[in-house]
Amino acid sequence: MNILEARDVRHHYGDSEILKGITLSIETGETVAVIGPSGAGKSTILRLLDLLESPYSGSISVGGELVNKSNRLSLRRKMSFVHQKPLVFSTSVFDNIAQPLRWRGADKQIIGERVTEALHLVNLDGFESRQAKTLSGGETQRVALARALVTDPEVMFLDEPTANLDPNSTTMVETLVADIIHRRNLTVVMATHDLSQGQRLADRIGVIMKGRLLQIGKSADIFMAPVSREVAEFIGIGNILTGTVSDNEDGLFTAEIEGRKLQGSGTFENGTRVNLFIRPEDITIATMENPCSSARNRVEGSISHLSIIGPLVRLEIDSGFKLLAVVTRQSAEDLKLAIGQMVCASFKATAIHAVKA
Ligand SMILES: Nc1ncnc2c1ncn2[C@@H]1O[C@H](COP(=O)(O)OP(=O)(O)OP(=O)(O)O)[C@@H](O)[C@H]1O
Repeated sequence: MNILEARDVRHHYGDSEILKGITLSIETGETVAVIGPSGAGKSTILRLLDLLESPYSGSISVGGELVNKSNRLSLRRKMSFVHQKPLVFSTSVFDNIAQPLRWRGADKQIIGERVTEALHLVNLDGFESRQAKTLSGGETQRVALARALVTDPEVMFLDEPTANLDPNSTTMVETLVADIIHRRNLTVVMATHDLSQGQRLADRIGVIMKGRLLQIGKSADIFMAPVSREVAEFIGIGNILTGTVSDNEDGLFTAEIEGRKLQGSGTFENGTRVNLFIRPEDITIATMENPCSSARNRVEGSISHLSIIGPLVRLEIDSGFKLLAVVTRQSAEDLKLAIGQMVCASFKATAIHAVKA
């Protein structure tokens, strides 16, 4: 069942249209990450789904109920929001976490039990009497999480939950979030500009750019088959080539790029301009002395750039167009790769994902 549904949601601030018709359904128990560059509208869609603001047009439903003025407050109580820069009050950790329950008029004993339970969930047992303002960034984020969880929400929104944290605190908060999602069977909607965080935590990823939801799906779908050049560029696909389809046979198309022919799986009408996306890790490199692999696509060119990235070496090959490939450092040494050297880059037809340009 869909716990949240947005239909053709549009939103303005002043004269600027920030969201341009977002339609989105989120199932109960699902974790969805909204990714996109800064200013794309990620926080805005979260605030609208959390009913903190009303859309300029379009509709939002929660648990199948269309949101209106009279049910807004009761529906909001099913949800909680963790802000990008969590605000803590100048009181104890206990009081900070207890606040949403006090606003709801909960009795003292329940508040005590719930706060203890929430602190345990975020591994801050015993922190009740600490002054919230004296906590580290990671601890503050965990207090914000505990405050969001203390009301036992059905849906939790996380806006860039680790944006201001160091790598260790980021890992710790991510591990906690994953554990909480699992234990509480929560529905989570998070905004992040960190693609890999989306991959680590979410069941589905939605890519939002300039106020439009360009693609939503499992992370493998987004990463292996971006729907457009914009999405491919944002997720950093590595190789984006543009060519013209000149032939189709047995489910394979041939596209011509700078006088070279590449074959990919799929069918396009002859003459169609296509964008071809090829991941650098799907390309195999051989030196000219060795036989190039039997893969369908073989491109010869000279190495124009070499850079070491951790255990890998990234090569730029100039073959009339630029092709990026990666090999292990060991392979780069074994093949004695050097700038100016001619190599053969090969890749399968299935390594090309093509969309109309
Ligand atoms: N209250 C507001 N008044 C005016 N403009 C706003 C307001 N809130 C957001 N905006 C503008 O709306 C656009 C989208 O903002 P939003 O915060 O949703 O983007 P975002 O994708 O979350 O960005 P970031 O990753 O930088 O947080 C931005 O241009 C922002 O300046």
